[in-house]
Amino acid sequence: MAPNAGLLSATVQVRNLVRRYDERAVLDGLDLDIAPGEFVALLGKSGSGKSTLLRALAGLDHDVEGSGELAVPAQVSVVFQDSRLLPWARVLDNVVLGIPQAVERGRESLEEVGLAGREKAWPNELSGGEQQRVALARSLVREPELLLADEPFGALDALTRLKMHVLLRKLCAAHQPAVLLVTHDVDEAIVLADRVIVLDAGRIVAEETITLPAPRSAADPGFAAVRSRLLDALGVSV
Ligand SMILES: Nc1ncnc2c1ncn2[C@@H]1O[C@H](COP(=O)(O)OP(=O)(O)OP(=O)(O)O)[C@@H](O)[C@H]1O
Repeated sequence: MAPNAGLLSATVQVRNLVRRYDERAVLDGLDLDIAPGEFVALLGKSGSGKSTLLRALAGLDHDVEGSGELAVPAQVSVVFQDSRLLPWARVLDNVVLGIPQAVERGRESLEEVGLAGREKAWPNELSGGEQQRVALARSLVREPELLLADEPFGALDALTRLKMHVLLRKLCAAHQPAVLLVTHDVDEAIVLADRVIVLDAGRIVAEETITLPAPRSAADPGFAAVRSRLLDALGVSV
């Protein structure tokens, strides 16, 4: 077997990643692997470097000083807290922006996210939750090997958020991208992820592999135990 054969099969490989703003290391020698199809949730206090890591993986930080090794696949999609839809383009045109040959797949993606029949709507005719569904369709129509999501449900009400959890689980089961989800919501991380990591001052300080059976319930004692350890790592005493 070739050396590092296991690592070479990872979808994401980060080694000793450093990112600095004004001399201050916001990511401070971070290592991370994400396996194909693995769903990793990233928790951390405000300012711990979560978005900085996501932007580095997305290749959106060319103007930022840093070092380290970073390997990501060619097909990466990113979903943000706001849907970032183009207001002057109809829903289907937003989904297939830049890939007009994918119109049929775009329609299928809209159907998958529960928006069949809304292809011709304008973004401002949709609710916040529906706009995030379009953003998910837009990311998945590109069949990414890696889906990066920065608090994608952070602006949604609690009920819509729960529905989006069910949807995201279904989409990930169907498309099997590796996922890195940044969230502030510990329960959301435990419900969705195969593995939860906690970032503090630019380093991973805790990691939990979630083996609870699906659908996961916060009422499960195992869930409460994981939550308690993660809150501890986040410096929150309950
Ligand atoms: N463009 C920038 N210029 C200078 N400092 C920055 C810049 N972007 C981020 N930072 C700093 O880097 C640190 C990490 O920011 P980052 O946005 O990655 O944190 P975060 O964990 O995502 O926080 P939050 O949960 O509040 O979104 C913060 O202290 C922030 O002020």
